[in-house]
Amino acid sequence: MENNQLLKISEIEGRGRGLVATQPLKPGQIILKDSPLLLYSASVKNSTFCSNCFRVILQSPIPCSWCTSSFFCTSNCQSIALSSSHTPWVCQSLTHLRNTFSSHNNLNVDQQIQAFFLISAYNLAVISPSSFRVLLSLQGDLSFVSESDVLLLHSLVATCPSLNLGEFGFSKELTAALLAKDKVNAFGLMEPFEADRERGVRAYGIYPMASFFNHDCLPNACRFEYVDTDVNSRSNTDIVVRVIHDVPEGREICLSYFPVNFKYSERQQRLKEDYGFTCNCDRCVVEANWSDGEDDAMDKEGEENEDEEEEDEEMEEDVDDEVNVNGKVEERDQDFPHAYFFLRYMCNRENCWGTLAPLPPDASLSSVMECNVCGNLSKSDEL
Ligand SMILES: C[S@@+](CC[C@H](N)C(=O)[O-])C[C@H]1O[C@@H](n2cnc3c(N)ncnc32)[C@H](O)[C@@H]1O
Repeated sequence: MENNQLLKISEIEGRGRGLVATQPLKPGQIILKDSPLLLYSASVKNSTFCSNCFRVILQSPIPCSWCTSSFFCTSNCQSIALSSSHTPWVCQSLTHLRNTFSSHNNLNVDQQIQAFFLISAYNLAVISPSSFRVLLSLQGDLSFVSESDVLLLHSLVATCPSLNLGEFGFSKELTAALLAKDKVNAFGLMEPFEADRERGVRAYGIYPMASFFNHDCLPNACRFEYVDTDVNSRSNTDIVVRVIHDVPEGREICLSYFPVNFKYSERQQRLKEDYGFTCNCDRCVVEANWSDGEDDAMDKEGEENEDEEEEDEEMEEDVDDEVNVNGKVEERDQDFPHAYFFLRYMCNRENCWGTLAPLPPDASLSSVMECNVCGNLSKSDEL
């Protein structure tokens, strides 16, 4: 991990551990580049992504020499995978699992993907015990994984070729603990953006430092991934986190765990079901008081836009004044104080809903905003 001097892990009341800025941060500043502890495929069918680096395979895929379901983009990726993500044990286990999936239809797709995670995690215990210990140190709440899933998945993995796990041992308790870590810490590496198609996940990854970011519905940082770029690099699956606007020293840095356009009720439901907490961030506190019919910030934004067009010039000045050093909007409009966030930091490309962050401040194009979903670049003064 690079740049870790910008962040420190702190205990945050009511949130467990979180990441706090150790110095004032500038808009666009890169605060974290984090490499995955492990990655696993999000596809139960043969995918168009390299089984090692998860890039889109543009030329003829190189099949694994032993199994029929893994493909690599280059012979270099194949040989890297042989000693890391696709060891002979992983290869045999995935083949076994896929055969089992096709002969038993009692596993849904989510459970099949969780089985891939377990193979990847148990493999990590063997190839890098220190990384496996880091995985075990991440947050995970056992009450979040169903006992029946644990039993089903554990018994399934138990039928894979045996593996010497040394100090860790293979047990139902360990399987349960791993599934609990995966549940709240996995980041999806997304498929390329296409406006007319829902964007799927190509792979999931667990990142040692990024796992400490807590959630806020109006985040002050967002993550970028550049899986398909950097063809000669092994760091294409790194997560890059950039600050959206000025952040003072001591402020917690939060990401949004999903696109910022989600409605209040959807956000609360998702956070409760998937992460086990009720969000009481500034935005939720405001939106909790809205009546059911006006539960959508996007509708509000539309209303705001109409009003704002009339006061355009004045607004431009106000807006800058209103966003203080904490990145908070002063309450110009009690009803919808966070309208500014949507106007300035949400991508307006159709069906994108990505978050915009300026390019890093040391880049020559620092007034350019980059979308973390579609990758679109726009001049901030055009917004
Ligand atoms: C990816 S972890 C973040 C780091 C975690 N707080 C820790 O101590 O390691 C996600 C978990 O953090 C907690 N969390 C994240 N954002 C929160 C928030 N806004 N309010 C309360 N808890 C939050 C929830 O328990 C959630 O399941």
